[in-house]
Amino acid sequence: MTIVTLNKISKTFKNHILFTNATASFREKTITGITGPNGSGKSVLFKMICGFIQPDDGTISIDKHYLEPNSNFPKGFGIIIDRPGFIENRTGFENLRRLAQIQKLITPSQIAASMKQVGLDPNNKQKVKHYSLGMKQKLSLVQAIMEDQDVLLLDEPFNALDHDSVVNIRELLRDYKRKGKTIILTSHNQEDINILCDDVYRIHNHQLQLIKKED
Ligand SMILES: Nc1ncnc2c1ncn2[C@@H]1O[C@H](COP(=O)(O)OP(=O)(O)OP(=O)(O)O)[C@@H](O)[C@H]1O
Repeated sequence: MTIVTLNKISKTFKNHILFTNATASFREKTITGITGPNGSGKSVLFKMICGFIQPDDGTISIDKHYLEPNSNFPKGFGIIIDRPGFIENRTGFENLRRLAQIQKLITPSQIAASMKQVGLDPNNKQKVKHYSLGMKQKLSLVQAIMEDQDVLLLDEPFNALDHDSVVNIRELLRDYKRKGKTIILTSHNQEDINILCDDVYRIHNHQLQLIKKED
């Protein structure tokens, strides 16, 4: 089943063309990778899927199972797009607890368990302003996965991670797929894309070219 379908979308910022009649479909329970040079529109694509930005032309259809009345944001999506606005003077755990209070779906011990999954210590009293880049990246990942969302939209999830963390997060994402979840990610690292992704699209000439599709 297809979760997200892009039908002939076009997007231009001022005179900067990102997409022209681009078409693609993302399958449920698979990992899809999106590649493309810096500035080719990967983050903008994710923002359009989430309803934060509208295409100038064309349509983006989300399977009805993931639609919520009165909201453009798809239900059950966990996202990393840009870095979330963490409160710098709070600890990582405090930030996540604050975010979890919006939906009230998970307990503090579930937050702590998700932090441990990515290699963050929930009892670490360091404020986020003193976190390293990789630690902030892990915090973003926890924010995306902690509510056990069905679909993960992850823009550069491996940025700034050390080798062991990359291996750990790859395994975590594979595990998510085994549990029937859907992941769409971007990466500049061809190895991450090759190892993880069933389907791969490349942004080229303002189009989304399907360059790999696993049966
Ligand atoms: N709201 C906006 N207004 C004007 N231009 C924008 C806006 N959002 C993005 N852009 C421009 O669109 C282009 C694509 O940006 P985007 O962040 O999607 O690229 P990307 O493929 O994710 O790049 P990278 O690989 O460097 O992360 C950039 O030139 C960016 O400056």
